[in-house]
Amino acid sequence: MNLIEETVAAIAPLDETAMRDARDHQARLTKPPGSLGVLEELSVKLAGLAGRCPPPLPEPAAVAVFAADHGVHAQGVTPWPQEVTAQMVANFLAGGAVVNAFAAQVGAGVSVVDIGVAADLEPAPGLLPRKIAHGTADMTLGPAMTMDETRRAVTTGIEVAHDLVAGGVRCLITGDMGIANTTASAALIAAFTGLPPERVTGRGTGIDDATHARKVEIVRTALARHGLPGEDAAPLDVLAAVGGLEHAAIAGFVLGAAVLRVPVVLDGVIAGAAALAAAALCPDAIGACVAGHRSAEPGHAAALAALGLRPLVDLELRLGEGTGALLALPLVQGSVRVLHEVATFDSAGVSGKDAGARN
Ligand SMILES: O=C(O)c1ccc[n+]([C@@H]2O[C@H](COP(=O)([O-])O)[C@@H](O)[C@H]2O)c1
Ligand SMILES: Cc1cc2nc[nH]c2cc1C
Repeated sequence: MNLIEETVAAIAPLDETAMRDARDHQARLTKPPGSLGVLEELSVKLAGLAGRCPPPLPEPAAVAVFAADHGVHAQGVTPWPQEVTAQMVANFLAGGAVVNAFAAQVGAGVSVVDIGVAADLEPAPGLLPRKIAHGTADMTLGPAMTMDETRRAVTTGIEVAHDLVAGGVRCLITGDMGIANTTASAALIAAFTGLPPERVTGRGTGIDDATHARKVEIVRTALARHGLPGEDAAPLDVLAAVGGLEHAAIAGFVLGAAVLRVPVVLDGVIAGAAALAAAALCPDAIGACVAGHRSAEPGHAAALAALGLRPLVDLELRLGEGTGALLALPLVQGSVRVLHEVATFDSAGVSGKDAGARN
């Protein structure tokens, strides 16, 4: 067995006992029951992931920004030149991007993974050189990746998760950079959910109506070429056909988080598409996933609905890089800190809800 199959086989469901303990504990804390809304179930999920209540605080946190280029760029699906992927990687490494500002704001580390940037990149502190290929092939003409490339990218994502956790990280955050990757995301989401291309294809970095209409047709053409959605299409075959190297790596990153029982906060539509692939490989992997935010891309809401995940933040962001997930990090950490630090009615001597009722 290799790392992908070993990882999938080792991922266990959420621990029901720890979840029950967390629900019971939430009910004893000095607040009206349910008053922390969505954050209560989030803390319960993280207890189930850790297998104990309270679960460890999800800190320190680190975002891994998986960067790659896309052959489908040649079809005119984005107004940005392909070299912006490498240029933005340099910007991340220099500390000048929004991901750097938001990571600093919430105290998260930033690692940039070259999983498939078209240009050759100079070594730099913070850059993990893991290039599998110089971008993908054009999915409208053939498979975007070979099966070997796909498997190596997924494996690399698992390994990056292991390396970060071995270095002490206790909350993983997905990030991505790849001009044209919203086209691959739309194709993956259509393939995994069965929704039509016009429902899941958005405007990415910003395109006019004519370009959007062409983008929808490009997604439709690619799906038809590869016989997707297909009832017995294996998840890795779907990734190879219409995915990107960063999608494959992020799918592996999610599997790695799940096997290590560490939460992974998902960013936008690219992470949503990748998480669908991870869930198709191993449904229990969703147990490690927290939807950081909902991006403005229509496919993202569709992906989150299919995954059964509720986004924590909804600010019409459509940047990627990990930015939306980083903004959600304090919510994730706060939900767990409540289980550690908030007094119970008993310990604080606060009267319970019906203690003063006459009958
Ligand atoms: O995170 C999102 O939901 C998101 C939505 C729109 C665009 N992006 C980012 O924009 C780039 C892809 O956009 P495009 O239009 O070139 O496909 C890529 O670098 C993504 O990180 C990201
Ligand atoms: C400038 C720029 C920054 C980005 N960050 C993530 N995707 C991006 C796309 C562009 C074009």
